[in-house]
Amino acid sequence: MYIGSIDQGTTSTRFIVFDQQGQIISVAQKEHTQIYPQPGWVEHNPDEIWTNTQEVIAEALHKGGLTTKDLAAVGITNQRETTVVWNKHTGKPYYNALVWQDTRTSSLVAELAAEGGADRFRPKTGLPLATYFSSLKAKWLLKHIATLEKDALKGEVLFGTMDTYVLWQLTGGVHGGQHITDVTNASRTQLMNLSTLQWDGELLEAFGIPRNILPEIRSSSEVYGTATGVLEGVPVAGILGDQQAALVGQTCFEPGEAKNTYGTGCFMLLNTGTTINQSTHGLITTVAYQLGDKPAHYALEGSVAIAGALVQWLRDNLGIIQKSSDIEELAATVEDNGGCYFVPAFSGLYAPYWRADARGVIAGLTRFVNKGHLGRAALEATAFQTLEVLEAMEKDAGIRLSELRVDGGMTVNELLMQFQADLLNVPVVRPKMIETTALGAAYAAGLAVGYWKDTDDLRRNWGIEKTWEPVMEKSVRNSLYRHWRKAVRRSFGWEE
Ligand SMILES: Nc1ncnc2c1ncn2[C@@H]1O[C@H](COP(=O)(O)OP(=O)(O)O)[C@@H](O)[C@H]1O
Ligand SMILES: O=P(O)(O)OC[C@H](O)CO
Repeated sequence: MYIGSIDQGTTSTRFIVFDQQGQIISVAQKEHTQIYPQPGWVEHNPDEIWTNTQEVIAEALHKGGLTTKDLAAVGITNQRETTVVWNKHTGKPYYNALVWQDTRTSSLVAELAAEGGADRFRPKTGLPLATYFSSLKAKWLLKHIATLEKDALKGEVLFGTMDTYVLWQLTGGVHGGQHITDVTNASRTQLMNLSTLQWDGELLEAFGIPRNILPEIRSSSEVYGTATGVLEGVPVAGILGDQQAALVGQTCFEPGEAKNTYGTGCFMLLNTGTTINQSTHGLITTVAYQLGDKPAHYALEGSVAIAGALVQWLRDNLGIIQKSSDIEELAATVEDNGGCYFVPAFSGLYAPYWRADARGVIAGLTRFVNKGHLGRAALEATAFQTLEVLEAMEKDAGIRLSELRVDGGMTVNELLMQFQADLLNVPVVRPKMIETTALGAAYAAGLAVGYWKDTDDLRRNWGIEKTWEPVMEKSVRNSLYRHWRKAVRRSFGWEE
């Protein structure tokens, strides 16, 4: 028997089948359309995502010569915060999903911050006011979509992050689909109280969200229901937001263990155990996981909005590379960044700045700079942002990381990994399995049905594939970082 994992990411949706050693048996993946109706707006079509989800499941099963009978359980992991509202009776979304990177709620952020400060909801939620989280996306939808508020009053509307939407569809949709989310995804809505792990009346009132549209909050590892359709009869037994799933997939179960995932964005999470550690250095506090009836673990998180997305931008918007992997060859045509720094504040800047008014900047341009330098600056941007997050994390948690565990699509890039080790001045460690996000959700599902016994069982599956040691001279590192910070300051205050 195996465990299936649905990974509904920002760029694509994958279905991966794992065995007991955490090895991949079969995989299928499909990208979905990124919809940009206006500057700063980012949407996904929920119908397209659900169609892709069914297709990748069918394809992976077919490729692996498997049937649903070979799966002991299935887990779901997902891009977090992305918000969809749909009609309970027709199953139709009222509007496209508002993606986490979408900045259309920036005026709502400013309004609420003017009333009580940007950190007014931090004590309860661990989150600053920002366009990033689901609360304001739901508020925007309720205000702008005709009939939504009226239908909500009639009890016809369901709200969900992508885990909830996929689970509802998978467990029958209009024919009795389960309306459930897990504690990790709920902690990104800014509507859940981190201590009680329940929706919070005061928060719902502040954001104007009717309670009856919200899903039930459950642990990350338990049987939520039985799948229908392409996964007919398989128990759905794990849900984790994708960054939390990567933490679990990397088996960071002890307080003080951390991982950094380089995907569309880049997200570092540090397990802080059962303690809610409020950041004073620009990080956020989030639920790491809750395994069945065990107490929830929390994490400090450094969220970076644009990492691999900048590589996609060079590919799709500038056309200077054909595919994402070409960036390494392009960056290797030059020895260094040639004085060029690229601050990809496309959605403002997240951690540690939380500046909704920032916009992208390319600094240090001279006639010397060519497309190789630009490619290099784009890669380096991810490493600089990671350094800023790591510094904040070490200050908040009062620790020094002795190495950084990494995963995600960008970690195949050797040039980036070496530069990252150089800049952090700590070794960067890539495990054998870099599909840790899907693996984490499989672990959550497998634990719930007894496929794996406990977290020690999972730890045995983790192993190092490669380590990059820092070799850069301190003076070079300091100069690079100084220039990066100068470039960051130039991105501030662009949006009025
Ligand atoms: N060789 C590479 N070098 C740098 N970035 C890459 C490379 N290959 C893929 N990427 C980037 O990695 C991201 C995809 O990683 P993935 O972990 O699949 O992301 P997600 O889970 O967010 O969909 C894309 O943004 C892509 O541009
Ligand atoms: O799709 P990813 O892997 O970039 O992850 C997106 C995050 O969950 C957003 O918070």
